[in-house]
Amino acid sequence: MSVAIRFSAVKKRFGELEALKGIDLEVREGEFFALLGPNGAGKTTLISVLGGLTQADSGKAEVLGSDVQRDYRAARRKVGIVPQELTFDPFFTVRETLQFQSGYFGLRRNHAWIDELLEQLGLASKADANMRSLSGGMKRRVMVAQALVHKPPVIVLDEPTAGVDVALRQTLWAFIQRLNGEGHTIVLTTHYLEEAETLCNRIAMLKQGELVALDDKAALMASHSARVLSLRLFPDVLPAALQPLLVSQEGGAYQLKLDDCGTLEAMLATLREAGVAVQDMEILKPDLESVFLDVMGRKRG
Ligand SMILES: Nc1ncnc2c1ncn2[C@@H]1O[C@H](COP(=O)(O)OP(=O)(O)OP(=O)(O)O)[C@@H](O)[C@H]1O
Repeated sequence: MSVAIRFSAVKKRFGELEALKGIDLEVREGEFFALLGPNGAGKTTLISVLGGLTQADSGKAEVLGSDVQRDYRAARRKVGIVPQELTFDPFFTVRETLQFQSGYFGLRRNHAWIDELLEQLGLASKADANMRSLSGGMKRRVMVAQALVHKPPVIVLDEPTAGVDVALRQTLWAFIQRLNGEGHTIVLTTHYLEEAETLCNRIAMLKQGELVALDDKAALMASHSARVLSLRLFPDVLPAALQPLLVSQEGGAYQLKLDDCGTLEAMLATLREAGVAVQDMEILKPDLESVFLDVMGRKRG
């Protein structure tokens, strides 16, 4: 499978701060890829480098073989980026905004696709409304439509669902999944890890400007997170021998790391010997959030 996006040793500094410390990363054509990381990890900076909006200090970024610096126009045509920040001209209507963006790409007969975007993103009734009159969520929809106006083969969404309602999330993801099914490559950054877990096949995690994890979702989940055993005890005391396994304590329940089911028997025996009864027990399956916290070196809750 060919490469949709390639970052090679991309470095970027803002004064003293090393926002990107030499990122090597490839996204393959047709993937639904998640780029995750805590606030300030460098996700938006990396995406800005890809869009040619930020110039890397060294290294290079390519979209479908076009270098975003040397071959800016070709690269720009191949990628649609939905930015995190809402930027728009308040005097244009929604349709004018999309027509103007089409003109930027030299697309004159783009009406059918613009109508489809308006329809698919629930914007049809707002087509003639001025941008300034729209709610935040509606403006976000226009940002998505604007990025897709030239039907780019590679689509990058930087936190597209931050602060938007359930209806948009569902419409947006249904539409983006359809585009992915038709062969478009999708890269998504989000702090909603369950969205990434549901939608993406491969995941990269950034921390302080470095790539700290990169794998298929299933492999990442299998390698990084053990199952968790949630226990309610009477008396409410965790024996000292089990303290090293404690992951967190939430709402009167102890969450203990459970490597395999053999460990479970030993844990129950320890409780029995300490005279502590199990009032309730649940085995929690690993999720992307637990993997994320594990990779980032943090504990849940
Ligand atoms: N123009 C800039 N000038 C100075 N520092 C910047 C600039 N842009 C980004 N930074 C810094 O670079 C680091 C990476 O920021 P970036 O926005 O890429 O992170 P992020 O992973 O997208 O975070 P978030 O999840 O909050 O969007 C941060 O410490 C940020 O403060």
